[in-house]
Amino acid sequence: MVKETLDAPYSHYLFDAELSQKIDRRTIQEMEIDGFTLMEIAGSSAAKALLEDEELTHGVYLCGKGNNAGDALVVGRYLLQHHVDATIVFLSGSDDLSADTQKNLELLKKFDSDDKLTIFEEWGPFNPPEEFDFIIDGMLGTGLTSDVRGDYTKAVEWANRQPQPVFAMDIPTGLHADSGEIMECAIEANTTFTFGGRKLGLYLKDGPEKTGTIHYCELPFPNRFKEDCNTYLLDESWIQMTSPTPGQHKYNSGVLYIIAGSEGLTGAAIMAAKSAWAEGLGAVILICPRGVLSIYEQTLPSIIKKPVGSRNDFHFKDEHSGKVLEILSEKEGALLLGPGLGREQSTVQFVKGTLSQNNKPTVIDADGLWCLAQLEHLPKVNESEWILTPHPGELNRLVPNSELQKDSRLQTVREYAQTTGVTVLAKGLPGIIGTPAGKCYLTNYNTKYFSRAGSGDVLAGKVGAYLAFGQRPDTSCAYGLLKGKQKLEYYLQHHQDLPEPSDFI
Ligand SMILES: NC(=O)C1=CN([C@@H]2O[C@H](COP(=O)(O)OP(=O)(O)OC[C@H]3O[C@@H](n4cnc5c(N)ncnc54)[C@H](OP(=O)(O)O)[C@@H]3O)[C@@H](O)[C@H]2O)[C@@H](O)CC1
Ligand SMILES: [K+]
Repeated sequence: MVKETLDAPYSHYLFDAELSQKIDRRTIQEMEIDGFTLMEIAGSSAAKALLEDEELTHGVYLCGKGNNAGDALVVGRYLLQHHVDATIVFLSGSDDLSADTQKNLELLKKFDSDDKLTIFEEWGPFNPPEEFDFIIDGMLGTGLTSDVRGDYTKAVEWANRQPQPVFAMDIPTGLHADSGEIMECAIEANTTFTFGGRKLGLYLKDGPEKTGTIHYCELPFPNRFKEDCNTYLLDESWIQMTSPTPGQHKYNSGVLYIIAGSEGLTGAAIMAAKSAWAEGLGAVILICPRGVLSIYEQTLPSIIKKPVGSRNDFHFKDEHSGKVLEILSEKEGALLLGPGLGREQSTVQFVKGTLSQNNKPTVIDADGLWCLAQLEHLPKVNESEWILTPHPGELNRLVPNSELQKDSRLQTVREYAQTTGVTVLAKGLPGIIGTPAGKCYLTNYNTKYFSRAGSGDVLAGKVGAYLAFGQRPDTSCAYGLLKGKQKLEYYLQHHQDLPEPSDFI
């Protein structure tokens, strides 16, 4: 069993609707903290944040009939106390509100001593106030079960056309809490206040485009109720990147072997090797077909080169595995295999032959993944630890089981990592790390800058370097992703133009 070391704080747990509802229910039943109290804490923490950050005078509150509307009404009550007027529209009327929401409506009315509250019982007659400066979305939360319909659609479209900021309760209406799918239409929020646990859908698929800034509000849920959660948000707030201490001898501070490059594809090997070297490894050893050695002699002075085969070999062939395995056995360390290997049949056999006798912790990327997809079984020695780094196309090729492919990418990554016992770093938006224990970690930054050719090689080099420093596979992936994010942020702060993949080295 691969030992895993990432340990997310509870504030970074990602809940689907079912888990959210289950924890709500258990807290109410077992802790005897009633739903009204939870709603009060949710709404009051959103109101507090709004009052701290914004100058507000009059809000339009779009409300459904469930508890999501109750959160909005609590916000309304607190803001009313701060002289912020409220115009409320109930999309399904106010006769059939959930009990806690009903109670909060009564309370809100009692607080309105200066007639600062206007209520519309349906969408038709709703007339927006002449001046208002924000919209609260309390229409649908985790209770959304089908496509947004009827007047809810009209209200969503209206809100999205207004220049005023929209603040969503829990999750923007129309966004599915589990998948991040837009259910026909969805609110475009400037800020989303998410209660008790971040909702998974905020980070998947269309979620990141609809949520705006995400503000997590804690609710008094006992931590032990959260243990069923197996998906987490990865960010720098809880992963301190420790720099490895260089050893006395250069080979003591980490050795990474790289099997990469072929004629026409030496750039990939160069990027990966430079990226790994930049992390401060004791040695990066590039194993290459002898025919392309001269290119590396010129471009990679700090990297040790170990050529195999003859001067006429421009890609790896089946018969090179023996020599390569001999080289790999010389030193402890990790292996990165794949960038720029090419797709010759003999290379596929070489990959099979080499990996099936390799015990080193190994990162497999790019053409290495293509080669794996040509084989019936993963040629993995049982106790060896692998990280695969597929982009979405490579992931689909790796998972031949069509049932899995139809599932969401998150589910595919989770099941693949669990069934094969490898760690998966799936590139895309979001980036997903899937572990053999069935845990998944999602990134929340824009990965579009990393989609140009070369960025993947840089990432693979970093992940390989951390593995060579002795980090666990899950942590190596997290470090690799966050390092890229740091480099990107630094670049964008200091330059006007777009970064090249080499800027991430
Ligand atoms: N005590 C707690 O548990 C806490 C809960 N909290 C808050 O509660 C929220 C969950 O509340 P919830 O479960 O009441 O669901 P909610 O999202 O308000 O909507 C349900 C209503 O929507 C309707 N509906 C469904 N789909 C529809 C559609 N497509 N188009 C139109 N209507 C549709 C559906 O009607 P139905 O279809 O059943 O007739 C049902 O009446 C959660 O996100 C958080 O904000 C926090 O305050 C913390 C404490
Ligand atoms: K909402």
